[in-house]
Amino acid sequence: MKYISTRGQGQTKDFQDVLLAGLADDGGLYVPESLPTFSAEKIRSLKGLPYNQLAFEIIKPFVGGTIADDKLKQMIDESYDEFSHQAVAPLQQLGNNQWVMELFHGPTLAFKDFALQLLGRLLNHVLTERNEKAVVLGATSGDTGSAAIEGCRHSDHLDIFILHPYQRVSEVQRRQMTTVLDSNVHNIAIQGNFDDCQDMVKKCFADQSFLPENTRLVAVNSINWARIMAQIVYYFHAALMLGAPDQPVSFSVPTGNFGDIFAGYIARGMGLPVERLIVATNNNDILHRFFQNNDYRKETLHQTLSPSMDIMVSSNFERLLFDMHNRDGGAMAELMSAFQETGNIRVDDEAWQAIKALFDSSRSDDQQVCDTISTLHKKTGYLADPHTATGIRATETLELARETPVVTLATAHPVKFPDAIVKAGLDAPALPVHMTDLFEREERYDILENDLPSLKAFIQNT
Ligand SMILES: Cc1ncc(COP(=O)(O)O)c(C=O)c1O
Ligand SMILES: N[C@@H](CCOP(=O)(O)O)C(=O)O
Repeated sequence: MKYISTRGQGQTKDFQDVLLAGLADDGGLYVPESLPTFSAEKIRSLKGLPYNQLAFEIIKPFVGGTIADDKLKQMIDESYDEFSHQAVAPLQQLGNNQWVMELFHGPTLAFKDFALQLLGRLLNHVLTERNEKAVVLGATSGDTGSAAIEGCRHSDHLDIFILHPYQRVSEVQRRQMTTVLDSNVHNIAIQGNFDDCQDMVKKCFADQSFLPENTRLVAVNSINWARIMAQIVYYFHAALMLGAPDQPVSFSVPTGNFGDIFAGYIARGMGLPVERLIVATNNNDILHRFFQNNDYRKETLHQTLSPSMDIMVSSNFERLLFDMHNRDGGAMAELMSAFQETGNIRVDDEAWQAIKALFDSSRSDDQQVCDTISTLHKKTGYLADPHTATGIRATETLELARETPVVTLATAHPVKFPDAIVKAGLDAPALPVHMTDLFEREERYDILENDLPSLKAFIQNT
């Protein structure tokens, strides 16, 4: 399989090179040149497979033979062995044809573990084979950071630098990152918001001259295709459990950087019968405004009770825009450069109407999130985290076909966001056994101004 850039000018690459990169040379994002497609018969043959075996079947075509099958299998097995639930991504029924898929049974209690447990192993394997070193760089609004650190900390071939917005992640999230004291782990609190962190990461990829010689810069955010690839699997997993390929399924997805829901869009492109994809946002609603009014416009970033979705510009939206522009890299390069200047995008009305047939959206403010957590708990005993609550509320407020099962992705464990749970009038849940001493552990992190040269100097001198 070959990968191309959304902006048309980047070199065509194979999986290993895409894994070891971040953005393409032209500033675009890598996407497969064409998708592997699974017939209904093939999808039927995947029914009942354990999660790790299903993952191997889905991931293998994207790796395109650049890693030996037995090695790939081993890394996938090891990744999902780390999960605390036998089913890896269990489904819970909340109501008539309403389900949640719990994606928080990995080591850091958020869906990011699905991709980052595997990504860490893939990176270590490829860097070891090539005898290369890498600087791994990521921006986090709370969850990617700890999952990336957990996935990468054991590799001798890399140093990992994670930028989080100072005082804008929950205390549990911060401590999950800053109490990991391995010498190759570097946490930096940036005096800015998540978009400032994400911008700095992208700018580091554009000019890598600050790096030591023979060192690669690797992305752990979902701009890295390998993240999307691993997240496709659980859409198949849920749909197969609910009757695919003979029964279509819809998904409601708490959304920020548009990576998770984009994986669902790819699953559909591969042949999975996905009826609707629901974009659920908090007050940072750029995507909701796009899907409702064809108005993708930068606005002020709001701090909410669902901090991991406090994102203004959604990196992966560029991948969807690429398809909406008939995969024309030249047109995309122009569009993205205009966006850089004006801060807004409006697409051709016909393309917008066509994408609306698949996507719908809903926005929830903090009060609506708390009300959803509290009402759901009263009705069913189920405790949702504030991100998941935006997804659950979306399924309740939008008119979805009653005969189609709707799966909300439960993207994080409620224990990570006690403030929201308490504001919803409930008791904060206890930390799981492997984290009970989290608040006593030593923390280590540096605080830097929102300034690119300072960040580059910090990485250079570490
Ligand atoms: C708990 C949680 N839910 C939802 C999201 C949104 O996912 P995405 O950025 O892939 O849209 C994030 C962060 O990305 C998250 O950490
Ligand atoms: N919500 C994320 C932000 C980064 O998103 P990513 O999926 O592109 O890594 C977080 O919690 O860090």
